[in-house]
Amino acid sequence: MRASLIQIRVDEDESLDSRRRRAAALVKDQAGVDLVVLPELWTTGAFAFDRFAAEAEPLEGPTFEAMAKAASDAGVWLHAGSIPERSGSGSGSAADDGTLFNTSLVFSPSGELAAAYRKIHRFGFDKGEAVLMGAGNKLVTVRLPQTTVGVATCYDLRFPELFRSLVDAGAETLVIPAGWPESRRSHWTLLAQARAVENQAYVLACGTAGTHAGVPQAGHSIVVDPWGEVLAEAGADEEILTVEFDPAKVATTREQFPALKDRVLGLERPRH
Ligand SMILES: O=C(O)CCC(=O)C(=O)O
Repeated sequence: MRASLIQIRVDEDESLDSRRRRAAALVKDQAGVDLVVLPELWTTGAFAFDRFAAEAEPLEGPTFEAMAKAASDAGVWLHAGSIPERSGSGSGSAADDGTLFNTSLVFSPSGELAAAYRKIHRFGFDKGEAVLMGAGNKLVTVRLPQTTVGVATCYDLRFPELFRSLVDAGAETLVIPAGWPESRRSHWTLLAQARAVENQAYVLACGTAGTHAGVPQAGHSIVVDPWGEVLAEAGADEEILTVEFDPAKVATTREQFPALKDRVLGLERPRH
């Protein structure tokens, strides 16, 4: 299986329209690979909080349209990263009240929406995304012909229980778009490897390049195999990281080193 991670540059020198056109063209250039991945909030910038409301889109808005077409033009599975979604205009979900969500879109090679994932763990503690956006509450997996993909976004990477739940739901390849800051790059690499090793799964983690809202981005998109080996890692600048990997290695790793079978659940808590 071949995958391309598009570590697109997101900065204020480029308009949203231009970046959307450029992303669509970059996706089309990947015709021939199986899966293409874009990063988190690449339209607006993950740290451009003051633009979330103005640039939020309905689920089936302009980015949806452009990415659906790019997926079908290229004939690839496309994890189109995430958009600031404004609920209430076509999402058909319970939260139809205008709440913003950080929503990832996955398209099939015919351009059909295969899955939408609303980021569960919002970043920012008492500001930013954590106060401006609603939280998703649904696990999302997508069955590709070669592998079952489990979807998570950026800050989710810090929450191992989410990934274990995705594994319990059948995930073999964990795809994580992000807008991870340079200041915590060591955590990004460490956590991507940890999620791969502990879940005996591939990790495809795609970040952004550039600086948005004054926050330099880490880049360094990374692909890790189920044994924790780094198969490919990008630099800091805009780059397309293409990697070939064997999805069957998930099953063989889990058979040969069956640590997932040794999980002990429901331990008694200390009584103090
Ligand atoms: O957890 C981190 O250090 C970065 C998270 C983040 O930037 C995000 O989720 O947008």
